[in-house]
Amino acid sequence: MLTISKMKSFVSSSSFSTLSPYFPITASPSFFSLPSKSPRCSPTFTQVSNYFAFKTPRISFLSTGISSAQNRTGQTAATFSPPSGEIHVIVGPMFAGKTTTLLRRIQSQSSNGRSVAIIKSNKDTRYGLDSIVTHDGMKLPCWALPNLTSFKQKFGQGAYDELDVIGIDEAQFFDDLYDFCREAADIDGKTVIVAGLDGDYLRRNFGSVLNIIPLADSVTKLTARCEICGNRAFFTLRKTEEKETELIGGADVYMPVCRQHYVSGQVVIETARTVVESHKVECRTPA
Ligand SMILES: Nc1ncnc2c1ncn2[C@@H]1O[C@H](COP(=O)(O)OP(=O)(O)O)[C@@H](O)[C@H]1O
Ligand SMILES: Cc1cn([C@H]2C[C@H](O)[C@@H](COP(=O)(O)O)O2)c(=O)[nH]c1=O
Repeated sequence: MLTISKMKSFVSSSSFSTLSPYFPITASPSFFSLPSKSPRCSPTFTQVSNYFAFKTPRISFLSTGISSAQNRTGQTAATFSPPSGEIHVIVGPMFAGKTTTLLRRIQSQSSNGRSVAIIKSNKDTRYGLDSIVTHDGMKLPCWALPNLTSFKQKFGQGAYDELDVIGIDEAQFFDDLYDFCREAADIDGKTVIVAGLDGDYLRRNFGSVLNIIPLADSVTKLTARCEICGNRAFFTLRKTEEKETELIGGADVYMPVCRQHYVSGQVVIETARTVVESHKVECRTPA
């Protein structure tokens, strides 16, 4: 039986500040690692940080009869290398711990001797462009790029070939997310860990994040705490009246809320917006 299932352990670390954006390889990629036995379809609930996370069922595929050492045409493992890449997706509202989780996983992979790099969108200028920073101030150096396609060229093909793990933060801002992740995992054998908003402030799909779910080995949906009642928060409420989808900001502009307070908050904000608009019209109309 050929089982596609890889569990990773998450090791937390208190300080990341000494790490560089690219950690030189210290162990070769495990292209022939043995598959672990796992149930064919097992939904798992895990707690990440102090928030609950849901992981999609891990699906095992039955063998097609092709041995991992020798395929149907008689090629040996040296010429028949099944891709060993993985894609893991972390979603949730703002303040849910997506960046924290991404940094912990990257740190864990690095501690296991794997060579890692982190990319974030250069649209997010909140903490400068050379590092990825959580709302708590946890920090790692990163590559701030306009798109993912430019990564190989910026990073260098040779260095890219040596990479084992690629972390992507603020994934909602990358239009080429799908193609990059597919190629990195399926063809280049990389482990890709993606963190981003699944929905915008109006709870619509944000960018291409949801498009990569069918490519993913695992999906983790994190929650924050509702700023109004303290219950689990699934959504991000925009506190200001700007309407564009992309608007960089933190707690000054956004807050995480539960369903009840998302709905009532939207009503309050819409009403306030209408009142402000009508006042503007009144002021402009000559008496
Ligand atoms: N309402 C909130 N709910 C949960 N965490 C919050 C809230 N406000 C601030 N935080 C802080 O934000 C941290 C998560 O930051 P971060 O990993 O950057 O989240 P994300 O990337 O999902 O926006 C939490 O550990 C917590 O300390
Ligand atoms: C909801 C929402 C968010 N954004 C922006 C605001 C921040 O700059 C990032 C999200 O950062 P985080 O790491 O998840 O805290 O996205 C936006 O542009 N539009 C939105 O609707």
